[in-house]
Amino acid sequence: YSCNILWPGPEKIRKKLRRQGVKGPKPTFLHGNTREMKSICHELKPVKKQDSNNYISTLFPHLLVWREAYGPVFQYSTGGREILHVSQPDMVKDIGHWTPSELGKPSYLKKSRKALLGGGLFTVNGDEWAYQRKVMAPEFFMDKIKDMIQLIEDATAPLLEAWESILEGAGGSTEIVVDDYVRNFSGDVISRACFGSSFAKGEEIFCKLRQLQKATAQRDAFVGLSAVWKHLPTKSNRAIRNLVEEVRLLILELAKANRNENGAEHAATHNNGLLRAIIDGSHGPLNGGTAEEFIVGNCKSIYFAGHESTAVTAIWCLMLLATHPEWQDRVRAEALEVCHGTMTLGVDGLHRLKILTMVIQETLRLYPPASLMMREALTDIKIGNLDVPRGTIVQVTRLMLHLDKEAWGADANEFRPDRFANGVAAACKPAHMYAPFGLGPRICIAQNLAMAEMKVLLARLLCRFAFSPSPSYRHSPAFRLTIEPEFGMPLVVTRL
Ligand code: HEM
Repeated sequence: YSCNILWPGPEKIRKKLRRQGVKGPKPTFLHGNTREMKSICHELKPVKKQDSNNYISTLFPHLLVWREAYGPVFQYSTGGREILHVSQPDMVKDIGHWTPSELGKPSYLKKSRKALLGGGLFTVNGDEWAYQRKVMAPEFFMDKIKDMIQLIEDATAPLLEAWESILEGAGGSTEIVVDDYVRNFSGDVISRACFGSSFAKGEEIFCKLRQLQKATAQRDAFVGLSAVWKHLPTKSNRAIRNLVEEVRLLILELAKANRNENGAEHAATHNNGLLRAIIDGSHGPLNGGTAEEFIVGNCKSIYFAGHESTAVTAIWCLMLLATHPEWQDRVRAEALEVCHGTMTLGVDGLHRLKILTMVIQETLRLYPPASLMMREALTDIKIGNLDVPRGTIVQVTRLMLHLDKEAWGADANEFRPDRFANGVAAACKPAHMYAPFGLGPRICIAQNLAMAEMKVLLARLLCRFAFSPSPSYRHSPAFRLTIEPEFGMPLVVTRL
């Protein structure tokens, strides 16, 4: 079995693809093309330009080199895994048409990210995915988001107060490294909006998950994806196991707080609809898992997915506004008009923030937090005219779609929010070349919440502060599950 997964199995896939004209670098036994990948990354030691929005060559140079050599559809191997890289628009569209039973999340993802995401919606496939999605999706419909706006407004208060107080002591203007403030805000929103008034508990879970993310990222960087190493009782593995256990207990405590003394569940707090839906859902068909695993896995997925992507997008957005003062002025003028005299923006207020919406859409185009889309063919499928055998990992680099000059025009690398003035369909052709929230059935479950959160935060910030670039900022987008500023985001913040 081991031999089969290392060579004959992958070779069968490679052969099938090769016969249909899909080329790629020649793999070696055990390593596939990983050595070549490393040497390309090393040789092409990227030149990090201060003003460059096109950083594909920094993050994924091997993909650019192979695309150049073998065309928009090519194959490569990472040892036991055969990857089909696709960037042709019609094929990308086809990928979105397959169901999660046919083209699902890769099984290795479920194993490698288990500590962080549990067996939640993010990693499951087939009926398990359909059931979990049915349980959670209604909690993110627009009528539910409407009720969350006040909570989002409340979550901005600590950040605004902290910055006011820093600026008070600094004569009205100083450098602030914004990352942690924005991350705390987005974590706070998830705690309040999805898990009710148990804010203190939510905050604790969120901090532990952050530690877990760092610990697993560090370990993976050190040992790669070697399964054996992860099971050895090393110091870092023990720390990860302890954190996993602590998070599990905290989430179960949170769930327990939602039950009354008779054992029947009730809404002990307001705005805990998602947590209640997950607890109720744990009584349904669980595909061999336990109710506890269902609750813990899905809460973990939401905590993680919920804070990181939204926070990094807001951070990049502040950087782009600081470096494009003309857009900052336009967004501020609109925000001052819409926010004037309002304590809560409401759905109508959010809808009126049209220039801000364009700026966020452009930020998501240039800095899509989830920049790689990975799928596994769970059965033999067809993508375009290509027969893709079961077991193939299909990869789409979102960043390549978003910077494709044929789809977006010659200025694809530039920050030009007005390209979205008439909607996404007019901004690029074909429209599915813009997919910051994903494509097809697995599209982000919470895009309404994410957009509401970013609009409220940015509108409130721009009404009070002006932002300009800090001389200590080093532009270096880094890939750590999401794309984030490698050295943080210092900005010069001035009270208006
Ligand atoms: C700017 C913010 C966000 C961006 C850009 C974003 C992007 C995405 C993308 C691209 C996917 C699809 C992943 C794939 O195809 O493999 C996804 C899925 C998902 N997102 Fe988001 N997301 C954001 C915010 C959020 C928030 C706030 C939450 C939760 C509160 C959330 C929860 C999820 C979940 C649970 C899934 C899995 C859906 C499924 O597989 O059916 N996301 N997101």
